[in-house]
Amino acid sequence: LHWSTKLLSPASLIYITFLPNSSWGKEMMELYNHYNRLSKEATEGQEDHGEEWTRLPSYNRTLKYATGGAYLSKIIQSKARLFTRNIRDPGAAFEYVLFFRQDKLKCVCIFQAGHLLEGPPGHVHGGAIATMIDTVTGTHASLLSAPVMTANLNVNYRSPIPLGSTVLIESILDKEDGRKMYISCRVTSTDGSKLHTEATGNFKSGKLFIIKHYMCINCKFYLNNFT
Ligand SMILES: CCCCCCCCCCCCCCCC(=O)SCCNC(=O)CCNC(=O)[C@H](O)C(C)(C)COP(=O)(O)OP(=O)(O)OC[C@H]1O[C@@H](n2cnc3c(N)ncnc32)[C@H](O)[C@@H]1OP(=O)(O)O
Repeated sequence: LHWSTKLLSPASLIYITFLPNSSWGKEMMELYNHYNRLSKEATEGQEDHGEEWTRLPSYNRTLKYATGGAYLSKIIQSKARLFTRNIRDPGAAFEYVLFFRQDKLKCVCIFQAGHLLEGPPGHVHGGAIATMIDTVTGTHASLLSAPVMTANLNVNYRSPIPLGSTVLIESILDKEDGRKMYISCRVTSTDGSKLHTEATGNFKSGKLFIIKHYMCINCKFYLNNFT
């Protein structure tokens, strides 16, 4: 098991998608190992590379931790899953992992786009790209404040993403204004040479749901913000 899950109770484990899996390609694995190493070293107080990343847990549902789902029966509530984590076939759709760098207030997501995300022939659907951008920027904004709703998302598609390829989604905080967060995001090839997509988003931390449990009990930043 990944180190981040060791702190979770056994009952919580079914709400985590275990990463990595057998579908991850070479590029995805290399990048994952790179950030994971920096994340582990930061946690264990080992070598200082000047880059302290935290790997974020791969939760696949929220209703265990927050109120919501009033229109669903209890049974269906327990079946609710995050849109990006609801396909069990490894590699078929959204394969991704997120890391957070607290000193720079930035997030990086390594995303491998599976064959069920097709839009234009052989390339990723624009809605799937927007979904990943919303997930990364929304998670980022939630980390910095409290759980948020996306108020506005502007997406510029610059070059198509081939199905099966791995890309980087990097997000940075542009501005914070009370309970509003402005975040921008770039999707690039893993070496950064090719720009696929650019986006800006506006997120509002709201009172729509009440947090029942800490979602990321290993993430100091989440803990600080949710306490
Ligand atoms: C338990 C959870 C843990 C979380 C840990 C993460 C784990 C899991 C990760 C998954 C991560 C996925 C992340 C997905 C995130 C979504 O996809 S959310 C779904 C899509 N979004 C929605 O459905 C939102 C629907 N809209 C709304 O609910 C409301 O309109 C909003 C956005 C909450 C705003 O409501 P409000 O606060 O009542 O609005 P209002 O008072 O009119 O305006 C407040 C301010 O916002 C501004 N504003 C409002 N709307 C807009 C807009 N569209 N554009 C620009 N500015 C706006 C207003 O101008 C105003 O500004 P000021 O006058 O204060 O300067």
